[in-house]
Amino acid sequence: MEILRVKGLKKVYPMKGKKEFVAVDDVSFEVNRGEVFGLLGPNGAGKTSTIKCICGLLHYDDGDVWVNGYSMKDSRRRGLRHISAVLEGNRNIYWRMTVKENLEFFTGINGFSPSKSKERMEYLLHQFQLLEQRDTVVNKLSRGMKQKVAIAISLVTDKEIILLDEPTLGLDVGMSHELRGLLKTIAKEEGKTILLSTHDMQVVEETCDRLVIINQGKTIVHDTVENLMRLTNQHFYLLQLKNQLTSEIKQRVAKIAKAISLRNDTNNGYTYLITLENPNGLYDIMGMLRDSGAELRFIERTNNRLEDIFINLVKEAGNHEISS
Ligand SMILES: Nc1ncnc2c1ncn2[C@@H]1O[C@H](COP(=O)(O)OP(=O)(O)OP(=O)(O)O)[C@@H](O)[C@H]1O
Repeated sequence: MEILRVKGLKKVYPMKGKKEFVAVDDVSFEVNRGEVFGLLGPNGAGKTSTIKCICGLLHYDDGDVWVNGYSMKDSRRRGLRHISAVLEGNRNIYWRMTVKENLEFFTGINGFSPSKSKERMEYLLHQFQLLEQRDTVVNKLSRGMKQKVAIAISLVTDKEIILLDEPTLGLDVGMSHELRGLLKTIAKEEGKTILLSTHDMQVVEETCDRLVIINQGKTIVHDTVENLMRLTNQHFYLLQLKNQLTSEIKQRVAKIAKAISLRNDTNNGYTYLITLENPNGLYDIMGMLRDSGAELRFIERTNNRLEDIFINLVKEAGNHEISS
């Protein structure tokens, strides 16, 4: 059942002495209760602007947002009662207070009774593995820990919808893994609805049920993650060559392949990711490489990766600046 609806959202930034800038242009999607929904897009696509419009930090110029049925145009305060947001910079935390003081403060101002408040706080400290840090001043915590505290605080308010702008940005592999697990738990065990923006495809693959991809303010995909992985008719191959491909050969490969990009270069050679719509094109590419004298070391088929699908979709939508 739908809990959040965004319809025809438009956000325009006035530009001094220049033409106004349309950052969000007719974006529509709806999020169901209890689902984790991804908002994806390359840099500058309009993700943060969309989130800020939803949580009432920015006024929008057209369209509307409904939260639990309340139009944010007509019943903003009622809508806001159901939303909690963690934006870049974690401005929802008091940096000079300890983790426990922060949690106590926010449970207190949200009207929990002292016993309920204590119970909720203990649960969150335990769930977020913050028991050891409970008496540490937030300022002294690592970036990942601060992020966990910010998300824990967003939960003390017990609101149904949590908006997270880039929750894993800048976190190391371990902390990102831990946070992904937590997001799944929050949605499953607490029944929360999470809308998150991210560049991290692992977050999307592991946690999101559905997603929208926006590019230059416009929606280019609105689907389930599963469908996107399954229906995208693309085949991915890794080709390792002894030497780097010349731009001439790359151009010739690009006439057969949907995309070609250098994945990595190591002492062993240069590994390229090639995306094909018709797998038979691989033989033409191999023939072409052989004729040009390129030394092919191995070929390996790789699984559809959301990251490659995302990059290709955004390129197809006309944004050629994005790269892997
Ligand atoms: N206050 C503002 N005034 C003018 N332009 C703005 C303002 N805030 C954002 N923009 C522009 O709007 C566009 C969308 O920005 P937004 O931050 O929403 O994108 P994003 O998808 O979150 O990007 P990123 O992934 O880089 O954080 C960008 O081109 C940005 O420069």
